[in-house]
Amino acid sequence: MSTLTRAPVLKPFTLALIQLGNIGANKAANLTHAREMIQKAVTNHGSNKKPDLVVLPECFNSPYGVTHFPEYAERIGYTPGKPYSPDNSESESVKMLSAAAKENQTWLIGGSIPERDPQDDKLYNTCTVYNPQGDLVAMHRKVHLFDIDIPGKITFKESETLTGGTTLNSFDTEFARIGLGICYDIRFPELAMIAARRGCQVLVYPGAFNLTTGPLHWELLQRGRGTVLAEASEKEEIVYADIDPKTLEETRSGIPVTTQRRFDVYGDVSKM
Ligand SMILES: NC(=O)CC(=O)C(=O)O
Repeated sequence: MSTLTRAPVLKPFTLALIQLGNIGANKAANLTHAREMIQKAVTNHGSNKKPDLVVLPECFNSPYGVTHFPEYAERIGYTPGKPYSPDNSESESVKMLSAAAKENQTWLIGGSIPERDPQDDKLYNTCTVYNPQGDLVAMHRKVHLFDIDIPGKITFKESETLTGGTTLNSFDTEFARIGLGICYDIRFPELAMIAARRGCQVLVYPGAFNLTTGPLHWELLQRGRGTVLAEASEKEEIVYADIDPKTLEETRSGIPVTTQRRFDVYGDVSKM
């Protein structure tokens, strides 16, 4: 993770999660639609507060399939801590996301896109994050690739064209430290445990779960970490949630597993 300074104090904030309908073959149309949905999330929030953070889903600019990744991949070329200008980026998706964050004055987790590393040409499933000024402030490459083979049901091997990321990533806002993962990453508790021990109060996993292995666990995986406050239907939809720090404080003091771990018995995965 890039940020190992003291985490910001968790403050109340409003989250908007965008679920998109079918992603088509036309990348420009996918980008235009995603931008419209970001604007909609920020302006049509009904009785909720204007969202502080908007999140797009996994693979929002490309059909989700190993044969599509090489064709849709974009060079981002972002290195944490080095100067980076989204306006001059080679990536049309980065340019759009940066502009959308800026014009809507919101933090934006830009789901994920297929990315081509400019140095070694490898492909990744990559999430980029923007502050309300449109700066790209963090990036996460899906660490756990979705490779699965259940005979007669589903065979899918992201690793046929993608490489797994090798870093754990988070970023600080004025209301929270937020850890990042992408879809299948949520099934690996180590990533979440490490993020929590490094001060993240919030974890965000843009996802595009498949309908064979997904439904049994997507809600359960969320519930394992807290109450489910809002849930989308299977259609295109924006869901909102007001996050209250009191819930986190009360839960952590009521069930004090955070301070009762026995690292003398089983070691601390975040220090390995
Ligand atoms: N799409 C994924 O990365 C994961 C998934 O569909 C699942 O875990 O189920």
